[in-house]
Amino acid sequence: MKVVEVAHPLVQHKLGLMRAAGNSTKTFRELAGEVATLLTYEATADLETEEASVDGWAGPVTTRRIKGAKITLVPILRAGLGMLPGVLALIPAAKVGVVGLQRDEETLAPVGYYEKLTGRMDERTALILDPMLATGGTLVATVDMLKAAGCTRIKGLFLVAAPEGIAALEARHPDVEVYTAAIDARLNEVGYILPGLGDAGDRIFGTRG
Ligand SMILES: O=P(O)(O)OC[C@H]1O[C@H](OP(=O)(O)OP(=O)(O)O)[C@H](O)[C@@H]1O
Ligand SMILES: O=c1cc[nH]c(=O)[nH]1
Ligand SMILES: [Mg+2]
Repeated sequence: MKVVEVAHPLVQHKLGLMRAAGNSTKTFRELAGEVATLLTYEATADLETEEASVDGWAGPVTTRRIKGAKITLVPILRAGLGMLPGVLALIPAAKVGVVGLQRDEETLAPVGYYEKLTGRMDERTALILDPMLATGGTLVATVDMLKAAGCTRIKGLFLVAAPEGIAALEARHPDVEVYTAAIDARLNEVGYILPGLGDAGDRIFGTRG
């Protein structure tokens, strides 16, 4: 399974800033968007291009453009919305399908409550957006939904991923690619990533405490 831990200094610097517990909602949200943009840059590096031509200032110029790529972004509610503006900054024409899943705090199993995907999923590359890949239950359930809709090319963008979540994905959907700013050490006894970011949804939406 392809797993890319993005080592770029800007990614590492910004993720380091996000780890500070005292960040304001504004700061955390801004950094989440910026790291999401940089992950998008990495995750789209293999998009196919084709030759094109434009009328330049001194006459015709041969250029390259992205070849027929139909990208659909799939933010997982709620925390995935925090990455959406940063990804749209680079792919402003992308369609967006939304899935709603929340972990049951006792069992850690994902509970689905919403699904609104774009049409013709069989023709699209899906970029799943979620700040945290913890046990992997939420991601596996999301990939199940996308594949049931016909999608065959799926990548996931995460600010932080746990080894447990990566292993769970590899066991169920090894064809899915993972792009993350960090593969952290492990999960704690209640399923939070260590050192992680804490509750990313609460930090993005300002609902802590
Ligand atoms: O890998 P898993 O163990 O499934 O956990 C990861 C999920 O948990 C968080 O969402 P949460 O359930 O807190 O929902 P929220 O986005 O509404 O806060 C996170 O944003 C992921 O979606
Ligand atoms: O560490 C974690 C795990 C799941 N969800 C979060 O927001 N953080
Ligand atoms: Mg949450």
